[in-house]
Amino acid sequence: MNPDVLTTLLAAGVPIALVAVAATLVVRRRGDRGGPTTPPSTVDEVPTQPSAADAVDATGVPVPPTAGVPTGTAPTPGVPGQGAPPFEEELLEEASPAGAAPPLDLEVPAPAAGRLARLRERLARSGSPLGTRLLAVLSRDHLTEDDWDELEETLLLADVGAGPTGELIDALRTRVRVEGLKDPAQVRAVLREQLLALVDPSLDRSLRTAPSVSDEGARTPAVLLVVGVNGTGKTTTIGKLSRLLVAEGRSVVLGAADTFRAAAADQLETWGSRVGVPTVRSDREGADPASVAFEAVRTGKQAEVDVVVVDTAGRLQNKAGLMDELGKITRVIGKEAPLSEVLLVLDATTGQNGLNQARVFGEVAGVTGIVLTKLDGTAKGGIVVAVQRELGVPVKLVGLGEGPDDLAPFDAESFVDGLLQ
Ligand SMILES: Nc1nc2c(ncn2[C@@H]2O[C@H](COP(=O)(O)OP(=O)(O)OP(=O)(O)O)[C@@H](O)[C@H]2O)c(=O)[nH]1
Repeated sequence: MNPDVLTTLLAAGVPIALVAVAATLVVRRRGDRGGPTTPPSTVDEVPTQPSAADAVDATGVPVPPTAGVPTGTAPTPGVPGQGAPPFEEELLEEASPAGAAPPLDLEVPAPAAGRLARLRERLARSGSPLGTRLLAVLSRDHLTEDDWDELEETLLLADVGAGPTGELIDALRTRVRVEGLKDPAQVRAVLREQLLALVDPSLDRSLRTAPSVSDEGARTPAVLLVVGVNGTGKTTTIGKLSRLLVAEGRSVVLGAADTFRAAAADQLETWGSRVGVPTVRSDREGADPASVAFEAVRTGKQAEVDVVVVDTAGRLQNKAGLMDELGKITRVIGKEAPLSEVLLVLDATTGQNGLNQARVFGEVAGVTGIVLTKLDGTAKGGIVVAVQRELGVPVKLVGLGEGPDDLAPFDAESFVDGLLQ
C-alpha cells in the first residue's frame, strides 16, 4: 500500500476500510442518477484507497472489519440469503473520503486454514463418494473379474477418465496379487496411496498472489485473470476469492470485464463491497472488456494493492471470437503488469462437457490453474484427476457450496481422505 495515502487518511482520522466503500458508493450513486454517462471504452472512477486488509492493530495483526455493508446495488443472486440492505440515500449523499461517514461495517471472511476440512462433510453429503464405493468392492473376499469390472465402471462413472482408470485398476490388481491384500485397513491404505498418486500431491497448487516490487521499490500487483463458461460459477468464485485474499491480509481490486451481462458487474461489486474491496466496472453493457480489464489493473497499480482479479465473459459460441477477446484482454493487461495466473473455472457436475470446455480454454487462454466449483453437489470427484490430466495444470481451488466462504485451497491428501471417509 502507498504509505502516503495511508498517512493522509490516518491523519484525517478516517477509518481506512470505510473510505473505500463510501467512495465506491458515491461512484455508483452518480451512475444511478443518470449523471455524466460513462463514455465508450472507459470505466467508472474507482477509489485508490487501501483495503480493509491493510488495517492492522498495534501488534501488526490484521484488524478484521465487521458485518453488513449497505450498497446501492441489487441483492446478489449468487449470495443466498445475503442480499444487500436497502439503499440508503442520505448515507450516500453524505459519503465522501474525508467526510464523517456513518460506521459502515464490513464482514469478516473465514480464515483460509481449515476451510478444506469442510470438504469431507460436503463430499459425504454428495451421495455415495467414490472411495466408499471402491472400498466396498475391494473388501470382498475373492475378487472376481466381475468385481474388477465393477471397480472400473465405478471409476468411469465418477469421471476419473479412461486413462487414469486403467492405471488405477492395473496398480490395484498388481498390489492385490503380490501382497495378497485381505485386511480392510490394508486395502484402504493401498487404495489411498493409489488415488493420491492419481491426484498428484507433487503439483504446485500455490496461487501467485504476491505483488512484485522493483529495485526502486515500485509495487506491481499480482494479476489474476478468471476465465470460464457462463454459469460455471465464475463471478461467485471471484467474490469468494476476494474474501479469501482479504482473509489472508491481501489488498484487492476487482475488474468486472464480463461486460456481456450487466448484472455480473453488480454481482461482483456487491461481493467486493461486503469486504471493502472496490470494483472497477463500466456501466455500459457490452463495453470493451479489454478496456475495463486494463483500467482495473491500472487502478490496482496506482493504489499499490497486492492483487487485481479480473472477471471475463467467456461465451463459448465460437472459439475464434473467444480467442480474440481473451487475447486482447491479455495483451492490454500486459501493458500494465504481467499476468500472474489464468484461472479456469469449471463446474464439477458437468462431466465430459466440462472437459471439452477445459480443452478449448486450455488452447486459448494459457491456463495456469483450475477452480473446480460445485464439488459439494456431485459424487463425481474423479473429475479432479481427469481435468488435471487433460490440461496438465493443477486444480488450485475448489468450490464447496453457495456460502460466501465456501471456496478452499485444494489439497490432494485432504481430498483423497474426503473420498475415503
Ligand atoms: N453448490 C454450489 N453452487 C455454486 C458454487 N459456485 C457457484 N455456485 C452457484 O452457481 C451459480 C452460477 O454462478 P455465477 O457465479 O453466476 O456463474 P458465472 O460463471 O459467473 O456466470 P455468468 O456471470 O453468467 O458468466 C450461482 O447460483 C452460484 O451460487 C459451488 O461451489 N457450489
